[in-house]
Amino acid sequence: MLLGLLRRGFSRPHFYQHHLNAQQLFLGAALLCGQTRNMADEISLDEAKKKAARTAVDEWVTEGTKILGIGSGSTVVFAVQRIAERVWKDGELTDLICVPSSYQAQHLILDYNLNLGSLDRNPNIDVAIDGADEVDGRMVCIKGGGGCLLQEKVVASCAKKFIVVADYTKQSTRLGEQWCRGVPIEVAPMAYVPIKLQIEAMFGGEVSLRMAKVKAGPIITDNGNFLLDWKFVAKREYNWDEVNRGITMIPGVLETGLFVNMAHKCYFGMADGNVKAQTK
Ligand SMILES: O=C(CO)[C@H](O)[C@H](O)COP(=O)(O)O
Repeated sequence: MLLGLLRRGFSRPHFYQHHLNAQQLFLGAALLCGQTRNMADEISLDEAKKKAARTAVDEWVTEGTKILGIGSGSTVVFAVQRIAERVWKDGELTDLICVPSSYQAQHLILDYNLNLGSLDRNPNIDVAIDGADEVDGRMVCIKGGGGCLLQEKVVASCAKKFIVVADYTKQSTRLGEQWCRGVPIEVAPMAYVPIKLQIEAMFGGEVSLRMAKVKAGPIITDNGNFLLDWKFVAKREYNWDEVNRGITMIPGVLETGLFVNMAHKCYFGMADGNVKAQTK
C-alpha cells in the first residue's frame, strides 16, 4: 500500500500544484527515512499544515500588505487557499500582488485567481510565506525538498519578513534530527561532479545527484539545473552560515537549501491541534 501511495503521489507531473495529498508525501518521507508512524499522526499532518498556514496568513497578511511572496510545497497550498478565501469570500486584500517562487507557486496563484506579480515588477516584497523541510533551534532552515530552493531564496531575500509554515515533523533542535535527505543544492549540470567532490572534501558526508522518479536521469529544476543532496555528518557541529557561504563559493553552485538568518518567524502546526510560533 505504501508503495502504491508513493508511486501515485510522486509520479504526478506537478504533484504540488494538484494540492498533493500530504499523507502520501509524509508516508514517502517516512519510508525514505526508515520511520513509520501510526495512522493518527498521519491523519493530523495535513490538518497541522493547514493550521500553521492559516495562522501565518491571518497574522502577517493585512490590508497593509501589498506584495506577498509565495513559497512552494504542500503547506503553502493551504496558505494560498486562505488568502483566496479572504479575497473571494470576505472581499479583503483585493489589491494584493503575489510573487511566485516556483512553477508550482505561479500556477497556484493563477488557479486561485490571485494577482500574479514578478520580481521584475515587484522587487520589494512585504512578506514572503514559505514551507521548510526542517527548522532548527536557531531558525536555520533546510529547504528544497521539492526542488525549488533557488527561486525561493531569491524571493525570501527580497522580503522584509520571511515567514515559515510547517507541520510539527519539521521542528528540531539540530539539523538532521528530522530531515534525513540532506541539504539540497542547485548546481550547473556540467559542474556537478567537481562540486560533489569539493563539498565532500570540505565538509564530509556524502553528496548525491537527485534522480527523477518517472524520467530517466536526474531531476531538472525550474531553472534548468541539477540538484545535489548533501547528507552531512549528523553528529558533526557545523557552523551553517560558514557552510552555506563555503558551498556557495564553489563555481557552478547556484544556491544551497540552507536558509541562515532569513526566517523571521516560524509557525508549526502541532499534533495536538495547536500552532506553535518560534522566533529567534
Ligand atoms: O522548500 C520547499 C520546496 O523546494 C518546500 O517549502 C519544502 O520542501 C516544504 O514542503 P512541504 O510544505 O510540502 O512540507
